[in-house]
Amino acid sequence: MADPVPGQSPFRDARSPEEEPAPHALLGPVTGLLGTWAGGGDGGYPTLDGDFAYRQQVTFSHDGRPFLHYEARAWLVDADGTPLRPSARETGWWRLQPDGHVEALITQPTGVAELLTGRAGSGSADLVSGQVALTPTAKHVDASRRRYTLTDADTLDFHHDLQAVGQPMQRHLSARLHRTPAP
Ligand code: HEM
Repeated sequence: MADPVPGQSPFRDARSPEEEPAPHALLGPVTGLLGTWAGGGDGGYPTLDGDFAYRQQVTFSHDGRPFLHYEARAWLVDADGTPLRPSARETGWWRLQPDGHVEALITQPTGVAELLTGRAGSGSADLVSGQVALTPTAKHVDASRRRYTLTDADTLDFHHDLQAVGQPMQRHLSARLHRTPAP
């Protein structure tokens, strides 16, 4: 059978629970995350010269199977919000298991690949890295923890703790993101 649009997958990703395909039942604890989010936050780490402000866009989508596709990109901004330069990017997969258990795989262009486990439900998700794989030239990352909290249906708070470059686990980032209208 020919593809409906030559060269494109006939199976589309959905960014909201109302779109086709319907979300798999196991996505129940995370359907509130579906969509594209944008907002800003700040971060720092003891090894850095100072704190920084950033903005970020995050998308969660699915194709009807029991996993989310996750994609995030961030850029640094000055005190007025003017973009300074591209910063962290990452992409990955959140595999939903029964009872809201989550297994996530997230990779970054800095040579870091994280395997995380945790739970999602009641408007939040809490993931802790079990394993971190590093390419030969990557900065040394031991572990990370990510918490996503829907403070209301259209507001997503994000906190990221990091154990890296010889430092104990501590805050690297926090941000508040807002749901953006569907394209
Ligand atoms: C919104 C996402 C993120 C932003 C905006 C961000 C921003 C930054 C900035 C500005 C720096 C200082 C170096 C530079 O100027 O580029 C930095 C360093 C670093 N970040 Fe992030 N980061 C993000 C996510 C992450 C993640 C997900 C990880 C790892 C799991 C990570 C691990 C590190 C490490 C290891 C360093 C180096 C620290 C050092 O060498 O002293 N970052 N980050």
